[in-house]
Amino acid sequence: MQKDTLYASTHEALGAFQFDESVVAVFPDMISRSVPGYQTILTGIGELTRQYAQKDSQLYDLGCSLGAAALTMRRNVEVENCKIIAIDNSEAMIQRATEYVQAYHSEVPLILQQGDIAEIEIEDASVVVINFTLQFIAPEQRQSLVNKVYQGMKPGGILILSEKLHFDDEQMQQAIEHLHLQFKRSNGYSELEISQKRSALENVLISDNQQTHLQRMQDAGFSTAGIWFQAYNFASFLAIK
Ligand SMILES: C[S@@+](CC[C@H](N)C(=O)[O-])C[C@H]1O[C@@H](n2cnc3c(N)ncnc32)[C@H](O)[C@@H]1O
Ligand SMILES: O=C(O)C(=O)C[C@]1(C(=O)O)C=C[C@@H](O)C=C1
Repeated sequence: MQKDTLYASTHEALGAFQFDESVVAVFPDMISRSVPGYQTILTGIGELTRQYAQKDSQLYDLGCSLGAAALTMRRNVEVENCKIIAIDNSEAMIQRATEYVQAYHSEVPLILQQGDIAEIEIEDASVVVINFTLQFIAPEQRQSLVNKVYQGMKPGGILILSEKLHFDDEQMQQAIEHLHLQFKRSNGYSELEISQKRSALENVLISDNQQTHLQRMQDAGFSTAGIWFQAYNFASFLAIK
């Protein structure tokens, strides 16, 4: 696994964060050193897939990057006639994900597609995963995306949505942000790396608070929604149709 040193030297003209070839090359290291609880969330996605995947249904990984969630889902499907569809709009991600996925054998079909998740169709879904991707979609498109997921789902289907959160209470925001910074420092990121990545993510990763997410899932029609996992400012929601 290649180490993430993308922001280790001073960038004179720091561009906006993009999921391009340079990020693809270091992505597994970057996400595990940046997102507390990432591995635990993947484990949970596997367990929830085992419990909620329905036979004759489709499973979606929206904003799949290298397909970590899709592969975890595939390992845990125990019912017949399921198809996994994993989508990302980054060509570089889909190319690398294709190589990764080919390295594992399974009877369950896994289709990787390059596309915008705001535009694709969702049909006959029993499990839909959006793992740290809604935060990169324009805020005004988020409700219609969650509505579409709900409408394309079978009764009893689930949405697993993981996101970076912010907190409206300033003291709470500061305390939890401090914990996340300490997590990055303890994983070897320097102050320069942390501050340059933070600038690059400004206006690119636009977080919501917990209430906005829960309200959006309720407005889409989900009868149940709540947080099943949280580590500092990174949370994963479960919503059931
Ligand atoms: C933080 S990564 C997701 C991590 C991945 N789900 C995992 O569990 O390892 C966000 C991904 O969303 C993708 N993305 C951003 N906007 C998108 C869009 N509109 N449609 C599809 N993919 C998108 C990016 O290319 C990137 O690969
Ligand atoms: O908030 C940060 O500092 C992050 O690095 C978060 C985050 C994410 O949540 O997706 C941002 C971009 C990378 O894909 C990995 C992690």
